[in-house]
Amino acid sequence: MLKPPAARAALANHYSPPSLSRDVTLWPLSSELDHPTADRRALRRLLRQRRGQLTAPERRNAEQALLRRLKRLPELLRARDIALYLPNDGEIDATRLCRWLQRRGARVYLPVLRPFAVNSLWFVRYDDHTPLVSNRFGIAEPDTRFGAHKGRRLPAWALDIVLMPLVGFDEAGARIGMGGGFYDRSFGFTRRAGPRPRLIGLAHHCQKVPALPVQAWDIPLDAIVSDREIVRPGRRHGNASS
Ligand SMILES: Nc1nc2c(c(=O)[nH]1)N(C=O)[C@@H](CNc1ccc(C(=O)N[C@@H](CCC(=O)O)C(=O)O)cc1)CN2
Ligand SMILES: Nc1ncnc2c1ncn2[C@@H]1O[C@H](COP(=O)(O)OP(=O)(O)OP(=O)(O)O)[C@@H](O)[C@H]1O
Repeated sequence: MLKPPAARAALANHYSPPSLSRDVTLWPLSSELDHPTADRRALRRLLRQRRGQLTAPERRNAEQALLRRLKRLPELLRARDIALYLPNDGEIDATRLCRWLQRRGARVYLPVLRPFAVNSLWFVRYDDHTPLVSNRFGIAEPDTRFGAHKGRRLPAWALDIVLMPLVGFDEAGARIGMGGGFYDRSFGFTRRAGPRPRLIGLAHHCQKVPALPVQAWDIPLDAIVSDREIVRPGRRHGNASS
C-alpha cells in the first residue's frame, strides 16, 4: 500500500545498498516504492540475506537474549497452548523454549503444511515422542501421515499464543514472512470477532525496518520479541532494557 509522501521521502533518504548494512534504516530502491509487490520481494531478499550473515556467536547471544525476554512475557506465562516453529533459513531459534514451557505444564504445537489445501497450516502437538518428517521446504514437522496426528491437532483459534517466524517487521506490528502466505491464511479469521490467539513475532533485531508495505491480507502482530526489545504496537513499547 502506498505511504504518504512525507513517509516515502523519509524512506527514500534512508536507502542503503543491499547487503552492506545492518542498519535498521535499510529500505529498497525508492523507485520501487510505487510497486508494493516488487518492494516486498526486494525487502524479503535483503532481510533474509542480513539474518543469514549473522555469525554463530551472534546467533547464540541473540537466542539467549530472546529467551530471557520470552520467559518473562506475561502472556506467555499465562498461556497453555502455544505454537512455536523449528527454525529455518537463519530464523531466530527459540526451540529451547519447548522444554521450559512443557515443564510449566504448557503444550507446544508446531506448524504443519496442510495437505490438499493452498498454503495454510495445521498446528500439531509436539513433545519428545512426536515423530517428525521433513516437509517440502526441508523443515521438520510432526508426521501427519496415516492419521498420526489424530487427537493432537488444535484449531488455530483455540491456541493461546502463536510465536511466529518472520523475515521482517516494523514498530506498527506489520510482518512479512517467507512469501507463501501460510500464516496470513491460517490467521485470517482474527479479523473477525471471536476467540483468537495472541500473535507474537520472533526476530533478530536486524529484521526490523522503519515501515513495511502492508497488503490487505497481512495480519498484524500483537507484539514482536527480538534479541533487543519487545515491540508492542499501539503503545509505548518495551525498550532495550526490557
Ligand atoms: N521455521 C519456519 N517454519 C515454517 C514457516 C516459516 O516461515 N518458518 N512457514 C511460514 O510460512 C511455513 C513454511 N513456509 C515456507 C515458505 C517458503 C520457504 C522457502 O524456503 N522458500 C524458498 C523457495 C522454496 C521452494 O519453492 O522450493 C525461497 O523463498 O527461497 C520456506 C518455508 C510453515 N513452517
Ligand atoms: N488470507 C489470504 N487469502 C488469500 N490469499 C492470501 C491470503 N494471505 C496471503 N495470500 C496470498 O499469499 C501470497 C503471499 O503472501 P505474503 O507475501 O503476505 O506472505 P508472507 O506473509 O510473507 O508469508 P508467510 O505467512 O507464509 O510467512 C500473496 O501473494 C497473497 O496473494
